[in-house]
Amino acid sequence: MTSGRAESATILVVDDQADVREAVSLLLADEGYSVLGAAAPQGALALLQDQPVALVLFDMNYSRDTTSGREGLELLAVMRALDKHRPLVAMTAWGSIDLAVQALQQGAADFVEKPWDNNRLLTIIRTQLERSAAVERARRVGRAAALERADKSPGGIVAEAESMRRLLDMTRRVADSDAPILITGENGVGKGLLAEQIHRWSPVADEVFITVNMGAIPESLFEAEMFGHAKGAFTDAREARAGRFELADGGTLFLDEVGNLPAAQQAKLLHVLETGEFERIGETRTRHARVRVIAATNADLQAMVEAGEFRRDLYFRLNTIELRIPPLSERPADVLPLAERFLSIQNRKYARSLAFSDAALKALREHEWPGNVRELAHAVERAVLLAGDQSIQPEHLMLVGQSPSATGAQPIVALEDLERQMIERALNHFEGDVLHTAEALGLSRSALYRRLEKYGIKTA
Ligand SMILES: Nc1ncnc2c1ncn2[C@@H]1O[C@H](COP(=O)(O)OP(=O)(O)OP(=O)(O)O)[C@@H](O)[C@H]1O
Repeated sequence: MTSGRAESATILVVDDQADVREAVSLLLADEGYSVLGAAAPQGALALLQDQPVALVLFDMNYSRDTTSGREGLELLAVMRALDKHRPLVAMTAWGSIDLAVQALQQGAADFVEKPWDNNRLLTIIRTQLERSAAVERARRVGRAAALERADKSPGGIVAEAESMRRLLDMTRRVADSDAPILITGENGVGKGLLAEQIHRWSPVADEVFITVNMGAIPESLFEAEMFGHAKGAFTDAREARAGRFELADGGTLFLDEVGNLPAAQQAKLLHVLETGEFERIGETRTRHARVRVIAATNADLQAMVEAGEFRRDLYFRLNTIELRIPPLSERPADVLPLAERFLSIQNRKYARSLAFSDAALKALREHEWPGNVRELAHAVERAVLLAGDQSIQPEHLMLVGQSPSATGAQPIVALEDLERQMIERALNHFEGDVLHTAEALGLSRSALYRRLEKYGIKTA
């Protein structure tokens, strides 16, 4: 079984004909779904208000003397108002394709014609449940991340430097349009954070924010990942799956590391950005998605275009608006406010109340930050773990290339000792929980185990 197939999902079947309700209920119950039935829109709406219904299959006509579908469309509108993310599948009389199109235009997820084909009906239901589960997962992740961020950084993005303030002003203005935005800047300057901020300031802030790391998708999986696939489209395709493009429908699609996209994929991406149209692998039906696109790169795309490595037309498509985040070394006014922000986050996380010593503040100011804000965030977290109960000293920050003067009068400690101490402290803090310790130290579990062995540290 795959995650999309919620075996016990509850499906509501709304049809005035008892034999239709019965036949569909039997079919769905056989597949392991829980089924509820309603003979009329009023009954359906009452059920929707007190049952956890995952999908609704509803007829378009309830008064037998009419084929207008008016009642079905009204029911559709109310169900959408109750929950715009729940998949609603219309049932239409055979040949009334206009009505089906109207239902789709007004928000139905799909339709089946009566008399229905059992396999087609089951495929539609499975696909829709899978899609809504994936969207719900993405929304949950987005919500959790937003909550975590709101908790961690009450003021959002730190922007004390004049250049960052101007950038945020500009961002707020352009977030309102649906023009594609390209964010450029070195690794760790905050491109991902800015992309999320654009989404939050955009008219689609309540919709999904889907990220695709273009550098992380193997070339052979690009299309499946982006556009989805039908069941059986290739060996591992045991279930139909929606791609990222489809999942982002109505919301924002964030294409991270877009400069890493190989040429063949650039052409496919351009096509879908231009038309909004795509096909899942193994399907002939063309699907449509409306997405707001934000791309990011640390590469010099213009130079890549000149060198023939990046398509000029795709570049122009992506960079209607370009936002460049300056490296941290160009905005020294941000360093200490960022450090204080990260310190208050880590103090809360590890239940400490540490402060930077004057020498540590000096070291922070003097460091060049080649790894930008991410390097700063990691340095502060490490320092909190290393500092014990004293205030934070320069050597706790473990800044690579730190000038000797910045370490003040503190004795120089061998890196290995620092590493061992840090691991011991983190293990203590997490009461021997290796997974949490590894996460906090930014190590994989196996990398942590290797170090435990190296230093002869025993876990409980
Ligand atoms: N101005 C800022 N205020 C607060 N936190 C920031 C700021 N800029 C970056 N950060 C934090 O620094 C870390 C790195 O930022 P982010 O991942 O957005 O960088 P990036 O440019 O997308 O990196 P990469 O190019 O490596 O993907 C994140 O934890 C982010 O929350």
